[in-house]
Amino acid sequence: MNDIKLALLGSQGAGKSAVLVRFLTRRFIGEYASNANSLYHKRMSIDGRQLNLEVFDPCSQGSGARCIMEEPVDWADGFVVVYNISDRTSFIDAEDILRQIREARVDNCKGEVDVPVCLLGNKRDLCHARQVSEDEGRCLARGSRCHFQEVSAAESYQDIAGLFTQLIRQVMEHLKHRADRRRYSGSKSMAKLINNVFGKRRRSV
Ligand SMILES: Nc1nc2c(ncn2[C@@H]2O[C@H](COP(=O)(O)OP(=O)(O)OP(=O)(O)O)[C@@H](O)[C@H]2O)c(=O)[nH]1
Repeated sequence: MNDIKLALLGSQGAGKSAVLVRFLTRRFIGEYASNANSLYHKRMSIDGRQLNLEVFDPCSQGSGARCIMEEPVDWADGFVVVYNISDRTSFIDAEDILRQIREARVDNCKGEVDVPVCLLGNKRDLCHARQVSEDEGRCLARGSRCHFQEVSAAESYQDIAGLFTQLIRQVMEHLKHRADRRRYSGSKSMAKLINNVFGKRRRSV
C-alpha cells in the first residue's frame, strides 16, 4: 500500500478547502471553517494500486505565503498551489509559495528540486472579474516546472479529480524513482563495503 502525502497551499480565500472537498466528496460546499489546520485521509485506488492519501489543508489566516513558512514543507510528497483568478494578490502569493517550495526542498533534500507540484487557478467561473490571465498562470507554471490548470471548484468535479489523479501518479513515480535511487546507491555502497572487506582480506592473505 502506498502512502501519499499532499499539501494544499495558497492565500486565504483562494478556495483550497473548496477544491479539496470537491475532490474528496464530489460536492461543492460554500463555506468552511478556516481557523484550523485540517488533515484529510482517503483510501483510493489508482491504476489498480491501493493507496492511503493524506492531504494537509493548512489554515491561512493572514498571508498564505506565511503559512508555508510555518509548516514543514518536507512533510509532503507533492503540492497543490491554489490561487484565485479574480485576485491578483493570491497569484503573487502563489508565485512566492512556489519559490519557497523550491528553496525549502533544496535546503532540506540535498538539491532535490523536482517534487511534483500543480499550480491551480481556481474560480474560473468568475472570469468576468478576472485579474490574472490564463497565460500568466501557464507562464508561471512553466518557469516553476509544474503542471498548471484553471478550474472552478464551484462548477466542476471532473477537472479537479483529473488533476489530483495526475498529481498522485506523478508522486508515485517520484517516490519509486527516489526509492530506486536509494536502493542503487545502497547497493553501490554495499558493493564498496564488500570490496573493502574482501580487498583488505585479499591483501592480508
Ligand atoms: N465563485 C466561486 N467561489 C469559490 C470557488 N471556490 C471557492 N469559492 C468560495 O471562496 C471562498 C473561500 O473558499 P475556501 O475554500 O474557504 O478558501 P480557502 O483557500 O480554503 O480559505 P482559507 O481556509 O481561509 O485559507 C468561499 O466563500 C467559497 O465558497 C469557485 O470555484 N468559484
